[in-house]
Amino acid sequence: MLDVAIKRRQGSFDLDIAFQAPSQGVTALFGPSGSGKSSVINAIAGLSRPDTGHILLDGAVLFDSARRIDVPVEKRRVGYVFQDSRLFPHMSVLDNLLYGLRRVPQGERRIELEPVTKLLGIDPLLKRRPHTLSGGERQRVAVGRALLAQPRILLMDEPLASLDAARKAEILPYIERLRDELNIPIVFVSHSADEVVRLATTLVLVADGRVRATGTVAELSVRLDLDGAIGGPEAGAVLDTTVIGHDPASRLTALGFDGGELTVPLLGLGIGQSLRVRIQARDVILALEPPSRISVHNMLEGRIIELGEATGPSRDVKIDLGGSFLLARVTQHSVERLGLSVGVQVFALVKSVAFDRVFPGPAGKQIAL
Ligand SMILES: Nc1ncnc2c1ncn2[C@@H]1O[C@H](COP(=O)(O)OP(=O)(O)OP(=O)(O)O)[C@@H](O)[C@H]1O
Repeated sequence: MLDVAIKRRQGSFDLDIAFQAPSQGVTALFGPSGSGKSSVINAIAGLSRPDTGHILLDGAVLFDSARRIDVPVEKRRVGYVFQDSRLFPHMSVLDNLLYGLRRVPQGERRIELEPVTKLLGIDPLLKRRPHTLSGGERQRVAVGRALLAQPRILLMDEPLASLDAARKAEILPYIERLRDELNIPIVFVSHSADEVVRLATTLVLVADGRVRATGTVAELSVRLDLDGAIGGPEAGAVLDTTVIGHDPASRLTALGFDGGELTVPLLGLGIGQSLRVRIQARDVILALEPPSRISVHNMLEGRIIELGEATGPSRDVKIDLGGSFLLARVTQHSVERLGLSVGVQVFALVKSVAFDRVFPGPAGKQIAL
């Protein structure tokens, strides 16, 4: 587990951050520009020193002001990927990669060159110099160099920020593979909701130097008190689902999640594979009785547990599906007309489901049902 509780005054900015994150998966520090995200990972890396507090990684103390421990940067075994790749321009890709590896004694090497170049798809680039690479290729090499230094944790400070949409789309699957195939905790800084929804296991929402909320993406995506911090006008529930069946005759796939099932157009994924989906609040219609003879495939039964503040003419309604939650955006007029209030049983009709991955098979990114 990563355990961070630090305070630091920098100029007029006051950082006071505390969170814990599991050592598996990606912890995303998410918040607006200037909220203190980079300051947190600089402190974890040992590039800046907190005034007080502690930073522990799997029980090992990296910093503890009370015990006067401040492990120097080079001894922290932290991999750092910056916004700009910061490769050594005079070295080939291969030499950049080997730079970190050579500094680690043979016996301590768990991550070898070949699997890393394969994982990141950079085999064909090994002889090239950094200035001949695209931005996305450079970032993949920078990730490889950080990994080969055998880090206990990988810190990534907006590694996609300098890339255009096409380069981002190219590198995201590689970061997903790092998350899923390597057993190294990743702390990822981002101010893009799309990125964190796609990549994060744990989300730490940062604002004005403080932690506003910590939890899984699914938990925080349906929190009505966060004023749409994740997604804004496109707020919606994130559900972690599993592929439970295919019906090739009707060209449909069934996805199961805690509290229900969704039917989506046939996906080229194996049974049991996990799939994160997003259902935007504005794509959910509420009914008090199950309507008949309608085109919508997905109708989920649940109970209203919370109503958000009215924003303009509409309000977000949180529905407990029995293990998972959904948001529906309805008009204030509908709230009054249908008597929607806490405790009321409803049927949620889902108009479309968005996937954050592109699949083999016929599915697109956003699927209307
Ligand atoms: N060394 C420093 N001295 C004084 N102020 C600093 C220093 N480093 C950062 N700050 C200030 O601390 C605040 C937080 O900066 P930080 O870079 O951590 O934010 P961020 O959330 O990572 O922002 P961005 O997304 O723009 O990178 C900012 O107001 C910044 O100006």
